[in-house]
Amino acid sequence: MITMNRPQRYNAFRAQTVHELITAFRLAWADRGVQAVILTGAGDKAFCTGGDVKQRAETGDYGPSPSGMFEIGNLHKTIRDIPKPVIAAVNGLAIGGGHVLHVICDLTIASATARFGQSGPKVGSFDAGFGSAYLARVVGEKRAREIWYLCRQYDAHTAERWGLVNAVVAPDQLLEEATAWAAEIAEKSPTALRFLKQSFNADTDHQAGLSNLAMSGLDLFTESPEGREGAAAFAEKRMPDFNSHVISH
Ligand SMILES: CC(C)(COP(=O)(O)OP(=O)(O)OC[C@H]1O[C@@H](n2cnc3c(N)ncnc32)[C@H](O)[C@@H]1OP(=O)(O)O)[C@@H](O)C(=O)NCCC(=O)NCCSC(=O)c1cc(O)c2ccccc2c1O
Repeated sequence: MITMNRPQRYNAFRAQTVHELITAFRLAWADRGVQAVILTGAGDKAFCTGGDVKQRAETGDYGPSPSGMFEIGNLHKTIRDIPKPVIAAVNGLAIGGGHVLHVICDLTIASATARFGQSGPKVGSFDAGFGSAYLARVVGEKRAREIWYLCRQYDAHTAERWGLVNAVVAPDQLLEEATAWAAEIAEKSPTALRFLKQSFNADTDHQAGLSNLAMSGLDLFTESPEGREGAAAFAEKRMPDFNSHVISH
């Protein structure tokens, strides 16, 4: 079980958090005793609310890391490439890059109190890689476009109806249920599961190239006046004024 543990920031990630998540997934990958991974968030408020917008408003980036890079694209690829099923146990808000994380996981089990949505266009960000293309595979084009263009939040039962989550359980049952699913998986042939995961992935692996492009675009956009306005407005608890800073129409 891997737990994102920054509850004071609703488990939003910085570059250091992403580095630690990649390290944890790689350890689980190498450990023959691990047959499934559960990804969850600390506390009862949030699974993960994406990039730490306050950090971005403060320093213009997501802070330092051992590699010197913000490796969110590598985290997405690691979750897809680890040849063992990854179950997102969504214990609260899954927003922005935090929503993308659960979408990429093989399975999602949600607490009845969980809420789902994208927020990039509200805070000067976007994930035009797996965050949009793979989401559209999961929920269909119309719903994926609605999720990104309107930045609404959806409750767990709506997410289940849309095929975004596999099951909804009472909040106090979440980790027990996720562990039971992982135990059921652990009874199966690891090699069969490995081939199946790679087979499911093969159909969308080209989206890793799209993700590289999207992350390059995002690096430039978050440093632009329009991108910075989104993060500044969030940190200052005000509505953003994108139109005064827009870089292209
Ligand atoms: C998630 C919310 C809708 C929750 O609203 P609510 O009203 O319930 O709670 P608060 O707003 O009061 O939040 C409580 C407390 O937590 C802090 N917090 C919450 N989320 C974040 C966050 N993401 N970063 C920093 N801090 C956060 C919040 O400020 C409060 O602290 P106080 O001290 O003020 O009490 C709402 O919080 C919300 O809308 N949060 C922001 C969600 C968001 O926009 N996330 C980032 C999207 S961008 C992103 O994820 C992203 C992903 C990538 O992969 C990238 C890759 C490359 C470049 C950029 C990327 C990127 O930007």
